Amino acid sequence: MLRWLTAGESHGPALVAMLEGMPAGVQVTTTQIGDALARRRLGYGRGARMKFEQDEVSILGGVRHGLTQGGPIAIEIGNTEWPKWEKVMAADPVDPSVLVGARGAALTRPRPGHADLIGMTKYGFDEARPVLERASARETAARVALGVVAAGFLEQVAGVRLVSHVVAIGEAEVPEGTELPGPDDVSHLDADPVRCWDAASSAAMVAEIDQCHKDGDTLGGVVEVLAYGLPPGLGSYVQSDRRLDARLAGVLMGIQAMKGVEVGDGFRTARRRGSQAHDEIERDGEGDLRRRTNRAGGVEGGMTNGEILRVRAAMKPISTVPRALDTIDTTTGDAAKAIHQRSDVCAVPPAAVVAEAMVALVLAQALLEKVGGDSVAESTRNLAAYLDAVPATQR
Ligand SMILES: Cc1cc2nc3c(=O)[nH]c(=O)nc-3n(C[C@H](O)[C@H](O)[C@H](O)COP(=O)(O)O)c2cc1C
Ligand SMILES: C=C(O[C@@H]1CC(C(=O)O)=C[C@@H](OP(=O)(O)O)[C@H]1O)C(=O)O
Repeated sequence: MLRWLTAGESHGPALVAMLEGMPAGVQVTTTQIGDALARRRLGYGRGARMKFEQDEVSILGGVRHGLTQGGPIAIEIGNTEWPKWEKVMAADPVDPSVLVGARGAALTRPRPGHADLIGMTKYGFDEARPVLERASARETAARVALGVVAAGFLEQVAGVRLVSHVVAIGEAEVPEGTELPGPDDVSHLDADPVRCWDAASSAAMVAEIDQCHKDGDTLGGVVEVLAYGLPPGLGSYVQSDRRLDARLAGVLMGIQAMKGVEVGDGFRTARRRGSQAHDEIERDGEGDLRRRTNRAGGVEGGMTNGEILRVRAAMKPISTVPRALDTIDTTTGDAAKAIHQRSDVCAVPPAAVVAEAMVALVLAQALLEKVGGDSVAESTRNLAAYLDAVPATQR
């Protein structure tokens, strides 16, 4: 059973991520994790913090000489800005007189759209600092680090390769029917300011972000993750919590600010007739089975069906709006304007990288459930044995 956890606050000394159950023999290095974190920092419309803050990666356990060892993997992502926050975020008690200024003062004007107000109520805080520190999407850096290991397992055992891209920012969207980016297009996507595959849509998205920035407002959008080369039969129809689509939807909705998930054509399929909604089965020129279309996005009955996996997640606009929204001051109960620190205008491109990491983790978990194994070599052998046993009429 593959499982993971993260810990750490946005302005704490470090984020920590743990991955348990990963077989031995997955290739992973500090540099690879650093590169993935650098991809998460990209994106037109991100705030100032992405420019000055660095992610300092240390692998603390579970990896030796570039290979996982089968034990729990622990990764630390140090925050280079920590010296500025050392007192405000100190683990041990501090003299209250040091808690002043922009960083230290109590945050009593909770921001609509954030966890601030309800988090204060639920955990019994009289200000929002402790809530926003953990609710912040800074934490997604830890999940991206874990996704590197999961993606390595998928590629080494099954040749699976993942792609994430942006299909909409505000009203600017990639036209329906545009060809999908493939696994060899990832460096092109990394180089695009908004991680978009279609040049005209990318330009429209950049223009939309510029206008929004001028208007003192924020934007959301839609990201898509594709997985190429998945073997059929990951996930199951036999119990609701074993359905792969349910598990993918769960982890995508678990990313801060996600408000909707689509598998394949999702909501568009609901508006079609059955004859136009499903993917007919046929043999290709070489006699191999395939689906004539892939409206289902590679999942039928909660299992991969061997086609390209295609899932989308819809992100709401950034909640910290520069032209601050109305709220109340919790010290007096009176009307006020929400606190505003620096913030992103649009974080859809990094959210795509986070979504890719979460899909990698769920797919690695489902692959491991299907084939088992305590090493990459054993999992690879088991997968080959399963695939070899599929009757010729079903391939
Ligand atoms: C990659 C990424 C970056 C984000 N950056 C910001 C930000 O700079 N400012 C902000 O207010 N919210 C940002 N958010 C969104 C908030 O964390 C999110 O709106 C908040 O957790 C509340 O959303 P929820 O109601 O879905 O939990 C970001 C989200 C992601 C995924
Ligand atoms: C630090 C990151 O994202 C942060 C996520 C975030 C939020 O509210 O979610 C708010 C911003 O932080 P601050 O309010 O301190 O400027 C982002 O910069 C990161 O992605 O590494």
